Amino acid sequence: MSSAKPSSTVEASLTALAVSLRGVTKVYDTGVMALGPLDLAVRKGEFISLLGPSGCGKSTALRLIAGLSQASSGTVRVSRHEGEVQIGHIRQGHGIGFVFQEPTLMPWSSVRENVRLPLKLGGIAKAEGRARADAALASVGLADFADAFPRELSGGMKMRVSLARALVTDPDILLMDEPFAALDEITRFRLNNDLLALWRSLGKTVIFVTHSVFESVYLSQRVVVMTARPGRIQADIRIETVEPRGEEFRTSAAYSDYCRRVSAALAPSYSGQSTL
Ligand SMILES: Nc1ncnc2c1ncn2[C@@H]1O[C@H](COP(=O)(O)OP(=O)(O)OP(=O)(O)O)[C@@H](O)[C@H]1O
Repeated sequence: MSSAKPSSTVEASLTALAVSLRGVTKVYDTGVMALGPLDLAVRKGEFISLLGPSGCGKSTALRLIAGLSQASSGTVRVSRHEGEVQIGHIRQGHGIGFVFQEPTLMPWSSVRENVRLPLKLGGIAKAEGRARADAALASVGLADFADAFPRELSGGMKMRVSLARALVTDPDILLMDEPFAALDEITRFRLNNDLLALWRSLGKTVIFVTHSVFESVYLSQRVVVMTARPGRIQADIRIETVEPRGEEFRTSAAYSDYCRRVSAALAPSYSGQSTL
């Protein structure tokens, strides 16, 4: 397996698998079967969304990929700097950035120190850590807020800090669990655009969990629709359009058509569920 880092361009890095799940199931100690069997392959540099009803196992799938939880059966393989590894045989989280729905910032620390935390935990010297934290903050448009404290930031800015903290270790794979769900629509649209620009420039693999059909179609190259629990793949829909995407795509007939297709694929996952 090559240990070469993906090139900075998205196209050049679509050569091999970043993540592969085969026959993966997850049964929690409570007896709840959350997932599977699930088969999913994500190419290096790809941006995919996982879409499905509440409780279908989307977060569970991300946690398995991150190595934060073990599959009950099947294999989870992740390709990183050092080559392909099977989850369970690696240090947790290595080579992976995770962005949660809540920004989970330390209120007593500055923005810079919040972003530096993963490097500090990894034993990176303070001066280097600060420089890398500042670079990550600049990449999300927060260069001027390094010395601010979380209480001084809006919800959207806090989420940018959370994104910078996930990027500061230069992970190959970015896992995002409904990161923009709590934000107002305009802020969400802005962050969608900024995330796409970052993805294009950094060439990372992104697996993005959302409940929003509109968001999934706008952002992703593939929308993977999951069934109700235990989550399996219901549909895998490729979104093809002129890149880079922007407001023109969001208001286009092609975008509406894709949203209709994805909604139709999602509908069976909700059958039998209360809509209240
Ligand atoms: N640690 C746990 N222990 C027991 N059950 C769990 C645990 N984590 C999740 N579950 C259950 O597994 C199922 C899948 O949960 P998960 O959070 O993965 O779904 P989800 O699709 O991400 O949901 P949502 O969209 O509401 O965030 C749910 O029924 C949930 O209650």
